[in-house]
Order: sequence, then C-alpha cells, then structure tokens
Amino acid sequence: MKIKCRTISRGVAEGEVLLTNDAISFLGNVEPETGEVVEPQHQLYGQSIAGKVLVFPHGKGSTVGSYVIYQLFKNGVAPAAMINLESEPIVAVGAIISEVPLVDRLEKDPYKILKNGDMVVVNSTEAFVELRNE
Ligand SMILES: C/C(=C\C(=O)O)CCOP(=O)(O)O
Repeated sequence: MKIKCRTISRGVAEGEVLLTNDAISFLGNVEPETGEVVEPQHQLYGQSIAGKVLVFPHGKGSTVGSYVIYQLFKNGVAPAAMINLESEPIVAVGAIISEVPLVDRLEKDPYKILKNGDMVVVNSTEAFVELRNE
C-alpha cells in the first residue's frame, strides 16, 4: 500500500516503524550518543530510535533539537526516516541537515494504518510512504 504525503526532507529509507503519540523534544528527550529516549515521562522511554522509521506527531522544545538530530546522524544513531502529522521547523531543519527523509500530512492517518514493527519505505523524494508487510 502506498500513501501519499508531503515532502519535508528528501531521501529514501526503509525501516521498522517505531510509533509514539507523544511529541519529541530532541534536546532533553533523546540521548545523542545512543539514540535512546531518556525522558521518563515519554511513551518511548528506554527505547532506541536508531535506524527506525520514527512516527511522532511533531517536535517540541528547544531549537537546539535540530542540532541534536545532527549529532544523532554524526554518531550513526539517527532514525532511518521520520513521519510527522505536521512537521515544524526544528525537526525539519534537523532532518534536512542530517539527510534523514522526513514527511508529514499523510493522506491516511499514520496512527490508524501503522503499528510498531511494520516495515515501511519512506520515499520523501517522490512523496509517498509504502507499507511493505501486507
Ligand atoms: C542557542 C541556545 C542555547 C545554546 O547555545 O545552548 C538557545 C536556544 O534557545 P531555545 O529557546 O532553547 O530554542
């Protein structure tokens, strides 16, 4: 199944879905050395976002979050791709400078059609997300 979306950061990546209903403040919520979510109140606490297709509603918090995404990239623990309901500038900038594909505004609600562990391709260059495991 292919789902159309809006391109924010171009690129193509495949990976396993890791989904959260919580917004993410990359500064403070995520450890840049490991990609682990370190905020105890966060739904993904204790899990690693490294190599995942990270689905979250939107970013929040400090503008330094863009640089944290870049640190994740430089440390080899960035998400493979990211899917938002509605991207905002902090995550958009972080994804663009880190060459992490980022999309938002999927034509179907990602929380209704995706679940943890699904294999998806995020083709941001051509503005679609493809669910592979069906
Ligand atoms: C650049 C900033 C702090 C630093 O150098 O560590 C300011 C960030 O401001 P926010 O209001 O957190 O975006």
